[in-house]
Amino acid sequence: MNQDELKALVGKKAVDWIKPDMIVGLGTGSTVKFMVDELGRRVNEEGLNVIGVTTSIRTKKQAESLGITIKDVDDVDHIDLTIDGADEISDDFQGIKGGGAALLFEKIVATKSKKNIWIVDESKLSKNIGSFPLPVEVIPYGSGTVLENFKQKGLNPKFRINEDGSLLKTDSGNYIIDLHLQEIKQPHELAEYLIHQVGVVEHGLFLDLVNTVIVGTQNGPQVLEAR
Ligand SMILES: O=C[C@H](O)[C@H](O)[C@H](O)COP(=O)(O)O
Repeated sequence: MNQDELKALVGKKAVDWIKPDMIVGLGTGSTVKFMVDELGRRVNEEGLNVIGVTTSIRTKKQAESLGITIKDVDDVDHIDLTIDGADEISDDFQGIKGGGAALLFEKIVATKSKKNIWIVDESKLSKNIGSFPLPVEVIPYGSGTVLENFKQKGLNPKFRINEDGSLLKTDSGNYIIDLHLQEIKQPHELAEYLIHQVGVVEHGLFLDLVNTVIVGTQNGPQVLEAR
């Protein structure tokens, strides 16, 4: 199976965790896209009744086009379960997210959820996180100064750009600075530093949020539970 087929496998499998009448957080990305397609199928063909809370404009458009009922995160008093992708996951289930620039809404939805599940192909697992560049969402005003401060601290920052060379903007109109670190040995310390920098809106370290990961492997979907 190629990477897309592994993503499709876990995307489809993850819908088994969604029970009738749940309020479900719908993540963002190429793996989640398969999950939302399957959820749409079950809603339409099996009459599964759910409310979705989306984490990006992309996912909202897809879910609505499939007839899934969507509510704003502020219009629900809880979220039962969120299913999302991830860019890298360590042995102890700490993650990097935001490769698709949706980290801010994703973290808002994840922290409101009673349970979070990540769906990934096996290439996303590593002993320690950090080989995937860590996204940091910053407001445009003063973002050059934030980048300079990160440089001084040795964090190897780079603005994320579009194919045409312009700065990428998130759904909230912010920029992304990616930190090319190779390895993050102390994610909690780094998270604490980043969130306190003026101009930083959010970062892609998702720590202590997930205890179930569904991994697409050549032998089928494998469910990992935190010990
Ligand atoms: O900003 C995007 C999200 O954090 C995605 O969930 C993450 O990048 C994984 O995406 P994909 O399933 O496309 O690899």
